[in-house]
Amino acid sequence: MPSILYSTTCYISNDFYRLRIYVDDGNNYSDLVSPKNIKLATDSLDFTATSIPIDHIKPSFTRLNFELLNEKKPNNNIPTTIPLKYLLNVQQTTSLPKNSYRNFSTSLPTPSLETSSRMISLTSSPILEQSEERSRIMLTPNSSQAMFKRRQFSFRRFLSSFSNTDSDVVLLYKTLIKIKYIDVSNSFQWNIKSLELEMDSEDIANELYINLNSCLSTLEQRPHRLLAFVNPLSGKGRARYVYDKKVLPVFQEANIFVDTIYTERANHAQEYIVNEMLDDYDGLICVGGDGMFAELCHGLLLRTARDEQINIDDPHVNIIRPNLRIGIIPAGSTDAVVFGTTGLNDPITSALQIIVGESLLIDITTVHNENGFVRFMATMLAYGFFGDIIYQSDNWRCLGPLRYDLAGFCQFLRHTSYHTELTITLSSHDSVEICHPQTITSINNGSKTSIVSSDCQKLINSSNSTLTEMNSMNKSYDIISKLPTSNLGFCRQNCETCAEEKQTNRNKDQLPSQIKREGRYTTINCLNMPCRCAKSKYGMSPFVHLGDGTFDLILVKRSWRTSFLRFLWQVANDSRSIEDLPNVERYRVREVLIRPINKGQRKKAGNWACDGELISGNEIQIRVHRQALNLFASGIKLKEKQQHIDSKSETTNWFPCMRNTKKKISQESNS
Ligand SMILES: Nc1ncnc2c1ncn2[C@@H]1O[C@H](COP(=O)(O)OP(=O)(O)OP(=O)(O)O)[C@@H](O)[C@H]1O
Repeated sequence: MPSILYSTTCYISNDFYRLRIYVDDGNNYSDLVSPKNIKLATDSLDFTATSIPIDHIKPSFTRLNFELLNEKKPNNNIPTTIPLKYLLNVQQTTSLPKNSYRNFSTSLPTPSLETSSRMISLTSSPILEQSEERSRIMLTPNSSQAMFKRRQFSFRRFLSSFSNTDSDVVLLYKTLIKIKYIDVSNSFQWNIKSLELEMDSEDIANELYINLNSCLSTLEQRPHRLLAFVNPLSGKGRARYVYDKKVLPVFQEANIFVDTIYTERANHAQEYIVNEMLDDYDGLICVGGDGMFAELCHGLLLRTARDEQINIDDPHVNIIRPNLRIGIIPAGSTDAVVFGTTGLNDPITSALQIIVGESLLIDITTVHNENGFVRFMATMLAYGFFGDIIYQSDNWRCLGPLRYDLAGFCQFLRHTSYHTELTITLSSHDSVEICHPQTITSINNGSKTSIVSSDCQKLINSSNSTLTEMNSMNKSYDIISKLPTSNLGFCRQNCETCAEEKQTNRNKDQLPSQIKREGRYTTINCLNMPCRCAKSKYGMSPFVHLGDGTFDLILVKRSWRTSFLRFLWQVANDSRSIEDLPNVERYRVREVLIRPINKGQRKKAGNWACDGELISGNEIQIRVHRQALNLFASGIKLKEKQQHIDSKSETTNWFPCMRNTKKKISQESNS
């Protein structure tokens, strides 16, 4: 049985409702709420108000419930339940009928707002004040006489709602509670909606207002003060517009204080984060694209490493997760991080997820070269084709985003490949779980780390790649886990794979399973995120998990141009079974050492790009750090049937938001 914390009646759009604040006690919560505080209204015309035991409220189980008391059809625009978590703000206002505004206004008292000491303080934003209807004023604790009349007529008003006839009551003051809440019924895109509750009296309105704000103050995961970095040049210069006009008003509505820094140069944000005091903030906001996010991510991780006196030049270093969370307001050209963490690049959805205090732990990889630390990687590291595109396009900056397409086309015509050796540390436990049972042959007395798939064995034999065991006990075992698509699931909200802490513990005594690969590769890519964007519906690696302590390694061997074109086509349209291409291998790994082999002076090595930035090095070591960064994001919410994709021939668009992506981006830029 749910525990009712507060119950009252109100009108919404002329219909009579009972509003209850209740705690869903499916989680043995009832014992926390003292019975004397729980009282349920029995008479629908009466109201029962009890004080909420504020110290006992468990926000995640607390909800607002609206029950229609008229014998009418329910209004679909009125939600039955609003979880407390999604309540944005509560305002108390008094409204006059428009016609009578002038007559009444002269007798109105000076606006003021009384708040309880235990409430969060509500300061109306200037923007809100401007947008309010002129006929609204803030309610004073001293009731006007009109309120008294209002109470007398409430019963008539109730009757009129049955008969649908207007009564003279509507000419009186309305005591309103305006609730703004977040509508998450569309699993991807979050929206702000509002409800106007017309209360029977000022006292009830006051009580509801105080109680709702008391409940709101229990939402501890919500940030109160944020520091935002806006790159005015991101995404054709639309970041400032997106932030000033769309996002800042939403933060103000949620009573979140935001300090803003408009960056003046590259690395401005990173330097600020590393050197300035951040103690006053609950989180950092990045308004821009992936490059801007990488700056914030670097700044925060470098600062934490410095504070903890960690030597990040050591390739075996374990980095420490910063205390602050980062929120991303997408305003860049690609926005792969936001696509990967929220499902779409909608600034309002991202802002709302920050306000609610959603939390998503993501893996970060460290990138070292022969001289020491190079970068942290959040999305993708590329060697060869994609690195060369970044290198080439850097010289064509004057062409804008078109430079990437042009550089890509030139690079495709060049069709370069690079002789490279890789030492790959596989995610051994994952490889066991992910491979098809019928294709797995255990060759080492059932040891979980000693498996080889027959398909993969063929692959080894037919290629010129070398497979070397790296067991310090000198036992011979071979492991290959070219990931088959079957049984793979998308990383999603509350992902079980990412939550499985035990996996690491269970394997901690086992030696990492390593393999060596050598050959000519057109491109080598390490992906920490799927890297979905407007140009790639599923991203290059749709099934990579954001926080499971692994990343995907995709090797594309030298092949005919047509085969490489097919790879590119699949990356753009449907990469879910990309490893089925004969020239593509995909591994789930924890660490990889990539060493280009330059035979002869003339042969030029390929270019490296990490999170869209060029990096240098003769050899690069990439190592994952599980859940090293906390983001303000919810993860991607998928419907039940979307969570496992079994059929490779499946053509359904599992990410409906992607259909609108291009349109959305172009709309954004137009505006
Ligand atoms: N004021 C500035 N002037 C010039 N460069 C800046 C400024 N502020 C930030 N930068 C740099 O601009 C680079 C690109 O910015 P950002 O990622 O926000 O936009 P984008 O390139 O349009 O988007 P995406 O990375 O998603 O394609 C970042 O690496 C950042 O270091």
